[in-house]
Amino acid sequence: MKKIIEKYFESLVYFYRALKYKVFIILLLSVLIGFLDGLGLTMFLPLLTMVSDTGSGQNGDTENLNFLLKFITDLNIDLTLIRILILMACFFIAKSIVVYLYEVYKVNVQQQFITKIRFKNLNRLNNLAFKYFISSDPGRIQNTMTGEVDRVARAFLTYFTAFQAGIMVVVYMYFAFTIDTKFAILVSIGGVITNFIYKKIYKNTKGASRKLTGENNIFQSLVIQHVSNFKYLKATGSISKYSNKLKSSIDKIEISNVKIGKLAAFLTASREPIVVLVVVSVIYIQTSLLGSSLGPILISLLFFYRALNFLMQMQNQWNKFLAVSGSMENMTRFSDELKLNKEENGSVAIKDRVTKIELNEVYFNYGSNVIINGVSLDIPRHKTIAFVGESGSGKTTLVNLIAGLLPIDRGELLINNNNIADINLNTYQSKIGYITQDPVIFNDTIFNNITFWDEKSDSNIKKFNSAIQKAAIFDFVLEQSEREDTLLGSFGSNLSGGQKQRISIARELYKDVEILILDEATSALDSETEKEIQKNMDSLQGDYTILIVAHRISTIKNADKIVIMNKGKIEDDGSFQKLYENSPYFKKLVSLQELS
Ligand SMILES: Nc1ncnc2c1ncn2[C@@H]1O[C@H](COP(=O)(O)OP(=O)(O)OP(=O)(O)O)[C@@H](O)[C@H]1O
Repeated sequence: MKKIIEKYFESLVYFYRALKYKVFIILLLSVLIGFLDGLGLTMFLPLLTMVSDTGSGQNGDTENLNFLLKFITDLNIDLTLIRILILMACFFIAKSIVVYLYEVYKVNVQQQFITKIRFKNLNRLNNLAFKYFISSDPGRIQNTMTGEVDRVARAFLTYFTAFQAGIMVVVYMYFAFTIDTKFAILVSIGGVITNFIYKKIYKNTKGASRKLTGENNIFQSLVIQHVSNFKYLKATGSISKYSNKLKSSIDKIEISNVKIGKLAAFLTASREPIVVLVVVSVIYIQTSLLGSSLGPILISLLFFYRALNFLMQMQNQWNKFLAVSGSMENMTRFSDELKLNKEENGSVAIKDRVTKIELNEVYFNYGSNVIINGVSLDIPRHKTIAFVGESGSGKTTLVNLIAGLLPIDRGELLINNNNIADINLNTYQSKIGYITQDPVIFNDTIFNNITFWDEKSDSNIKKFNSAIQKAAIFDFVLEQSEREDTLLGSFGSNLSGGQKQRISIARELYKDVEILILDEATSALDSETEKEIQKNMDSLQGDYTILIVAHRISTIKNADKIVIMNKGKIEDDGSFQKLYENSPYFKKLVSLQELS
């Protein structure tokens, strides 16, 4: 039973999972609207009877619909024309009140539904394992979290509007059937046959919708890369070549949309003639071949026509629903993937200061590639450890392991003697300041960039000033016309590489962090600024546990320990002096850089 429901009411199950009983309230209100509409319609019957009394004399067929009128006359209330009209008006007014409640409720539930999806995706994205994130497609993430959510919202609306139209079809069909069953059956058979023609169109629409979702993901991914690599593409004259990829993706989206549009146009345009053809054939068969009289057929047709109107509306909405239904599958897959690749998180909170970080025989792989190959290292509190080594030797990966961004595959990584797998990462990571290779700049003021939107209280301003002094950016801020309220362009486009790095260093210093990780943070600095930062780093030394991934030997001259990485292993370690004397590789590195 459960399987049958899941198969045939897949979308309803999807909505039910998110909204529970609210789905049934929407459905119930739909039924109530249909019911009130039906009651209003029964008031037409005495009117029609009056007409047919004076006209063709056909009146017997509507009698079984007159239950309400019978009930009223049984109460000894005289049914005058004016009373019938008033009653009819009352039913339709009641219906419109329910319609209003239904629409308001539906839009409320729709918005709750969308908010729920957004929150769920955001939470799951936040908890996503970094290892999985770096191998995912940012375009897909962005598209699913923005455009696809809108498509799911549309799927919700069209689904329930189609259901509502379906209820109205049932109500009117009921009337049509009661008045002339034979005629109604024949028309319904015709309707079912025509539906087979549409089945293929529905299938194609659904297929095109799925394809469109995939193409939108690719398009978003290309746009993101186009924007973030804009400078490179421009400077190297490659922009038009890269644009061709974007253009081809735009073309594909157009083709899919046009296909969906064409299918919808065919549905809209063909429905009426097909319906009329069916009705005309049935009337002909009934009157000419079966010898029925025209009167009840025409009254039945009156209701049928309304039923057919709603049928068209239902099919239209259903097709629109199918056109966006691909997004629901995509959303479920996306959300499940995020959940499946959730970051493992322990429960031990790191409340005290981080006094000791210890690595014992740590291994880490990307697929079958061993990236960190049995590293053992002690990082005592407030010591500065620098990592040097060839490109690709695993320096960044190692500090990412220490920062808890990547999970170790084997060995032991202890934070204050707690296994990293057992600790609550957030409590540990909030003590870490990370200055990455690409400085992170937000599209906001200098103050907000550094304080992370803290309020401008006296103590925060004091902290801010101290951070910008330590990061050697105090003078730069003073020179700006709006000082700390100066807006930094998007991604810091109006800053030099060195300035961006200093802003991100200042942000980390403003925070109350204990561990500072600098991944080649000084690579884009001119030698003057580098000296300045170096001085400040030296002054930070001893106050923080500092891990530096460095290419510039000058910045790590005073480190407590320098670790030389080679193919994922620690080749050697020690003080600058010791390595200079004992490691030929290090000696070469120093002499090369002193030359440059
Ligand atoms: N997401 C990834 N998937 C697979 N392999 C990766 C991934 N990221 C890095 N690697 C591989 O891991 C190895 C170590 O990379 P890592 O960035 O740690 O080196 P590094 O010493 O910091 O290099 P560099 O000095 O050039 O930044 C490299 O061989 C790299 O190709």
